[in-house]
Amino acid sequence: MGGTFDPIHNGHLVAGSEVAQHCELDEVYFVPTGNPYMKSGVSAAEDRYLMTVIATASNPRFKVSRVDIDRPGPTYTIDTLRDFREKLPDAELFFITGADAIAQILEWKDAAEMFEIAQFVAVSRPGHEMDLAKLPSEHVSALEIPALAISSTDCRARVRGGSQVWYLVPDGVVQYIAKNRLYRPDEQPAL
Ligand SMILES: Nc1ncnc2c1ncn2[C@@H]1O[C@H](COP(=O)(O)OP(=O)(O)OP(=O)(O)O)[C@@H](O)[C@H]1O
Ligand SMILES: O=C(O)c1ccc[n+]([C@@H]2O[C@H](COP(=O)([O-])O)[C@@H](O)[C@H]2O)c1
Repeated sequence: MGGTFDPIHNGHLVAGSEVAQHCELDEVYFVPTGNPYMKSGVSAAEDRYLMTVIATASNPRFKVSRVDIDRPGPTYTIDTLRDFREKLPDAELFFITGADAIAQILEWKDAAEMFEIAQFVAVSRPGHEMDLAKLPSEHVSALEIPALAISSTDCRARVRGGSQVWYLVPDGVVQYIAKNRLYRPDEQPAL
């Protein structure tokens, strides 16, 4: 599952867990973006990576990959998939997205080749229609998951406004955000 994870929240974790169960996956790799070229003002990659490690630590099936963070230049999923294909040549690969992300997928770089490397699983997300009509049905499937109306944008806004994010993100991520003073433009980052 690729994402900017700024911060990772329980919607991401439920998506990974539900797809793992439904598709009988051995492992779910969370892959934080290095340079998400469609987003601006994103937090440092190492902070997003560390929050992802903290959030996934307790689940033995969950792993975190640095491939997108360690690759220079804009992050394209085609490169993520090529890297995974090279590292795991015999694995059946699935790429997990939300209903909002799948709606844009035909605009992603080398979309046709992406479909040849991995099966795409689009999970439901509150506030977003699942529309797969234009996508190749043999490569893309939809999965209804328990609705969690959580977004990283809302988590950041809450922290900025002094509201709590307990139970929207894992406890360790709440603590990481506070300790490192993330999402508070008026505060200096910790040394
Ligand atoms: N609550 C959710 N339910 C289902 N899927 C989700 C949810 N939140 C995010 N996703 C999916 O997880 C992937 C990574 O999302 P991302 O890291 O951009 O989080 P986000 O909450 O959408 O962030 P932002 O609000 O900053 O845009 C995307 O495919 C997105 O559709
Ligand atoms: O490959 C692309 O062109 C592309 C364009 C936009 C998003 N993506 C991927 O989609 C995933 C979710 O991205 P985002 O920006 O919604 O956090 C993440 O793995 C991104 O690298 C990929």
